[in-house]
Order: sequence, then structure tokens, then C-alpha cells
Amino acid sequence: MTLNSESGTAVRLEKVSFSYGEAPFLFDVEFAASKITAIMGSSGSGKSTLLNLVAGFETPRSGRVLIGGADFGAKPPSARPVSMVFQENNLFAHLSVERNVGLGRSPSLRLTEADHAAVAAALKRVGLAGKQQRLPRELSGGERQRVALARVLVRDRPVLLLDEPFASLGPALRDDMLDLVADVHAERRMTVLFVTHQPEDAHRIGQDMVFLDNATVAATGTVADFFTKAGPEAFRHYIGAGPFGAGSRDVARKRT
Ligand SMILES: Nc1ncnc2c1ncn2[C@@H]1O[C@H](COP(=O)(O)OP(=O)(O)OP(=O)(O)O)[C@@H](O)[C@H]1O
Repeated sequence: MTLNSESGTAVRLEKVSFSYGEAPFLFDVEFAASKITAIMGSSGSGKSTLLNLVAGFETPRSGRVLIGGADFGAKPPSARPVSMVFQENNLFAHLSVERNVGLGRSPSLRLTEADHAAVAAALKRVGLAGKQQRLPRELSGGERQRVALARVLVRDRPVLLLDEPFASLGPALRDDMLDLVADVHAERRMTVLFVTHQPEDAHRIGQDMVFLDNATVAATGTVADFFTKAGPEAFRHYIGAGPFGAGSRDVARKRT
């Protein structure tokens, strides 16, 4: 197994089938180690389901969920080398910022001096130094997502799953948060699977793209290729016209 190796941790869904009882999902796809892969597709195409299969909140009917080469398909979420951030409700309302982050180190919150130091450093890294005693309700939406990212930092897992984490934030704040993710990624080189409906978000921080349609992978490639006229027809149809429509290559990116 190659967790945290220099080459990073690839994630592969190998002929994974799954069903909520009706229409089946079938995923056969690899997410490159240490890259940010944007996952896009229309509502109901299966983006969250795919992340849930990687995280362990859903179990495949058949196939393998390979993380760093080892099959985690039957393992519980807590045993997987993965962190996940959702659109909201990432925090426990009755716990302070500091304790919410501390959960990333110890689910029972038995924290050592080293753990406390790691929590303080992570809060500083995401711009929340001085707010460690606040409750989640005393923070803005963006600050709450920063707390969730701080917890990701102290968990220090090689795979990060982001399920529309900034969808409820305004455009400028969303860009700030995306840049923070890109900076953290540059430091830690986690393998990031990033579900988003926003083409500009995928364009800003994504390197690879996986496009889902109708419960399966319809197209894969680099983000750069997806945003050219040569990008897949189904993707161009999905994003429509506008500044991020097909052929718009001159849009500022955080990183290229
Ligand atoms: N717990 C569940 N029980 C039954 N069906 C579900 C469940 N969760 C999702 N589904 C169905 O599975 C399909 C895929 O859902 P999923 O949430 O993965 O889509 P998505 O691409 O993430 O959508 P969105 O962009 O709207 O978040 C949808 O048809 C949805 O109704």
C-alpha cells in the first residue's frame, strides 16, 4: 500500500456497482494521486453517491474501492484514509471551534499537548486564530467551512472528498475558500475529489475532470481540455453558454 508515499494515493473505483433499490450506478474510474479532480454532472447524476462510496457511507454491491492500491470497499468510514467536507452541517453545534477541530485527532476528544498544538496551528492556517472558543453559530458560513478545513488538516489523511463545500457562499468568499483549498493542496498534496456545479470553481482549482451522466462516468480528461471546443459534447451542453462555456480559455486560474 502506498498511503502518504511520495507518489501520493490514487483512488480507483473498479467496476463498482451500487443501487438504492432502483436504477443501478456503475463506476469504473481512477482519480490520479495528488491531483484535484473536479466531479461535475447534472443533478441526480450520482456525484454524491460516488463520494459516499469512497468515504464508506455506502457499500458497493460489487467491484472494488481501491485507495492507495488496497481495497477499502468493505471497511467502515472510520477505517478509511479519507476526510470529507459537506456543503453544511460539518460541525457539532454544541462544541467550540477548538473541540470541533480536535475531533479530527481524537473522536473522544482526549487530546495531548501535541494535539492541542496541531489544532492551534491548523486554526491559524485557515485564518481563525483567536476564534477557538466560539460556537459554530457564532461564526459566518465561510468561517464554519474554515473550521471544517482545519479539521481536515489535523486529520492529515491522504484523500480529501469535497461535496459542494462552498456552494452556499457568495462568489468572492467562494474564491477565497477555493484558493485556501488550492494552497493547502499544494502544501499537503492530498488526492482531492471535488464535487461542484460551478464550472468556474472547477476551472479555478481543478486539474482533472470526471463528468457523470445518468449514474455513470460519461467522460474524463484534464480540466483544460474540458473547457476547450474539443471538450465532450455532453459537458458543453451541461455548462451552456457564458464565460465558462466551451472555447473560453482565457479565464484566470489560481494555478495552471
Ligand atoms: N439515500 C438515498 N435513497 C434513495 N435514493 C437516493 C438516495 N440518495 C440519492 N438517491 C438517488 O440517487 C440518485 C443520485 O443521487 P446523488 O445525490 O448521488 O446525485 P448528485 O449528482 O450528487 O445530485 P445533486 O447535484 O443534486 O447533489 C438520485 O436519483 C437520487 O434521488
